[in-house]
Amino acid sequence: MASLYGFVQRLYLVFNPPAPKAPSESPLRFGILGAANIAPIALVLPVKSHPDAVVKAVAARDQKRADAFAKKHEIPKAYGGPGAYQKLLDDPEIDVVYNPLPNGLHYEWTMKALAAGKHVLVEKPSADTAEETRRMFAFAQEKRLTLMEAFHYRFHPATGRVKEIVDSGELGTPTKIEVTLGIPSGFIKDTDCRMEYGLGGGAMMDLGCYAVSMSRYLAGADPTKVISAKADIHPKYPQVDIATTATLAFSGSRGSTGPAEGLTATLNAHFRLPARWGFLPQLPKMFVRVSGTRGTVELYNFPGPWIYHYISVESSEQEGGPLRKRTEKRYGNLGWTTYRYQLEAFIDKLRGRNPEHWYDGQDSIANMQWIDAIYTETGLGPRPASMAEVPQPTAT
Ligand SMILES: NC(=O)C1=CN([C@@H]2O[C@H](COP(=O)(O)OP(=O)(O)OC[C@H]3O[C@@H](n4cnc5c(N)ncnc54)[C@H](OP(=O)(O)O)[C@@H]3O)[C@@H](O)[C@H]2O)C=CC1
Ligand SMILES: O=C1OC[C@@H](O)[C@H](O)[C@H]1O
Repeated sequence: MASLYGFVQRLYLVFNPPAPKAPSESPLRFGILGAANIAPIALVLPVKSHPDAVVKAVAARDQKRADAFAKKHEIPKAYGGPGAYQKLLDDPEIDVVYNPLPNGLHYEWTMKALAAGKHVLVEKPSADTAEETRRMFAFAQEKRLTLMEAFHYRFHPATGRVKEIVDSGELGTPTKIEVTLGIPSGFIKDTDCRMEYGLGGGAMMDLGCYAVSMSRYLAGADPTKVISAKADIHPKYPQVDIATTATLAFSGSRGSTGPAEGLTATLNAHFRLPARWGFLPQLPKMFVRVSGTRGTVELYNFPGPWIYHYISVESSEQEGGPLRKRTEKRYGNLGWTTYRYQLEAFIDKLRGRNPEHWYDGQDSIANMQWIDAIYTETGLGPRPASMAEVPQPTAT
């Protein structure tokens, strides 16, 4: 009963965030590129409870769509029509751009936003390729602007707790990581941008990017090679993976953050989990599990731990000893989503404070390198680079 009350209370506060007690007189002003589905939960709602941020404008390719989004979310300015994205970038009342466009447009509009002197929060995965990601971060550095890839799960206390357990040595030497992200069949339509190769579509891009990121984070290092990678191809779109499974090798000596010799990570990204017995829809499958020589930890629902999650741990004092089991939960601040934690860190960084958690451009570049490598191993090859002509950093 208590947990049902907690669940309802959490979700109520997520969708009805309390206004900040002492709002800033000159908050950071966000502009959103595209009336994207993800924008309300990932930015609009989190901003409402932050004392130092406001959403000032939205831009959409269609004026009516921009107006409707702005009205619904109480955003003062709505740019619409073919030149709308650039108009938002040129608006001197915008300090920070949120880029939730399809993956294949992340590079173009992040480079344009940086050229316009704006900080950028770009949705995951950063771009189509590692090379585009490298250019984006080089340009941000040159312009002395902050660019962050929105791996919101990293900022949540549940993820932090799992990292702490792995690094504490409680599980012994880590030997295996499994990260699975699967969405039941029927949710992602053929018309979704996730299914369009030219827009950076594919399951490894959309869901697999989390798996690559999580495995690298918990291993405390980058992989050394792709051992295997296999893609199931969309029946109509031969360059788009409906599902990809990849196994990565990690090696090196284990220090407090280094990975174990012989550690492997198996990553599963699936857009269309089949119905059980052909008719019973499955629940989304989203978890990470780390096994070591003395135990295992599993975090269920790491992309959405604020809705519901558990951390189950089994460990023994010595290898082969009796296993003790326990379950933990880490909801953190009441009503704070992964996105609210992410916003806190991003704004801390912009304001020159030390965020509780942070990752830099190198992390995002490396993540994209391993996504490229996995696609190469499947035979599909990396996603196509953007053809847009965009401003470039001086030193490329
Ligand atoms: N952090 C997270 O939890 C999540 C992140 N994402 C990421 O956010 C991004 C967007 O995802 P999502 O919100 O689901 O996608 P949507 O399709 O809802 O939004 C994408 C937006 O891109 C704009 N757009 C511009 N050009 C095109 C084009 N050629 N085709 C389609 N759309 C176009 C549209 O804006 P307009 O209004 O101008 O027409 C649209 O609103 C992706 O990068 C995805 O990986 C997605 C879901 C969850
Ligand atoms: O970022 C995401 O997280 C949840 C998924 O359902 C979605 O496809 C993806 O874009």
